[in-house]
Amino acid sequence: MENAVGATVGVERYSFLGPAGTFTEAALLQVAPDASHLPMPDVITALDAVRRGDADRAVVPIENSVEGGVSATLDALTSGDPLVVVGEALVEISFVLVAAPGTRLADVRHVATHPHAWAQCRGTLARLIPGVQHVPATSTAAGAALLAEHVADGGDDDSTGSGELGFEAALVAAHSAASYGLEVLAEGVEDNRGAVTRFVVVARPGVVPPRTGADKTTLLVHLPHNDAGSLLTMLEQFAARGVNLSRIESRPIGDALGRYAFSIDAEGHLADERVTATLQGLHRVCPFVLFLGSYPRADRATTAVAVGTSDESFVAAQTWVEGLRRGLS
Ligand SMILES: O=C(O)C(=O)C[C@]1(C(=O)O)C=C[C@@H](O)C=C1
Repeated sequence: MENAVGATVGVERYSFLGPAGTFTEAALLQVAPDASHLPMPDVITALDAVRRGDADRAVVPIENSVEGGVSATLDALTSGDPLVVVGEALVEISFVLVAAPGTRLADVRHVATHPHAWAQCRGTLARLIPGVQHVPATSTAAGAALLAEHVADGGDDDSTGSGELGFEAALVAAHSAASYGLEVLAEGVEDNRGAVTRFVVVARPGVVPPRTGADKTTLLVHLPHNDAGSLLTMLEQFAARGVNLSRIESRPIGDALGRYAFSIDAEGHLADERVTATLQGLHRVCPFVLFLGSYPRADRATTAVAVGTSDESFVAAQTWVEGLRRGLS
């Protein structure tokens, strides 16, 4: 909640991709266990709640180690009133297949879950249940909650909970499987063990979180011009200042075929001289640069600083040139 000058007072309100039981809720419990938790049906609604001031912050998924970027989040973050990333959290991902009590694996033909969850389990499920089909749900927990509700309402005549619902099983987070009153048909159904999803904490622009020495800066950049080497020209702005990238992916700009923006996470903080110099370089050569926040890394990995790219090196170089301009040698 905010007072008249925009400062947060009382218990902070966090919107998130709900309902209770999602991986996103697990991320929220890491970053703000005591906040007021506001479940939303999708990422766009969670972010818009922050834009409108109905929530102080949002927690949304942005990147998975197996399935890659969450395009709904990448796009919703950069369209509409400005938002910035102020933190991140990492959650280990493991899925279980749940169904109405009494259901056998052989009864399952359709599985409800979030598309990103399906993409991480489809190989294993196809082996377990040949011909199995995906029924998209707004989140893992939303699919399981629908199934649990259906069972609680008496289910179908055949007692497997399928029929009018359109699916007989749901893929959910292992940590929340017990909360639905459903039966676990298979555990650890993910195709890749040890998968991790990265979540971001999003707020309206304001004060940038202080530099910790283990930070990331998120940007959206359009390429300088549409000819040979334009991607290189953009990337050189980072390389020349010793700024490493931890993520870069293209998203269609949306106005014409073949026009792409680049969503980038760079190692370092806006307060680092080399990051400031990189942003200045991007501003000079790119037609559009959107700053989406500098924030502490969830893994606390300290940023490596290459020779000649420390704050001291940048300041010493600037002082030297200023001296030259004043006629010193
Ligand atoms: O459906 C959920 O439980 C979510 O929190 C969403 C989501 C995602 O969008 O990637 C989060 C983590 C998993 O990788 C699968 C689904």
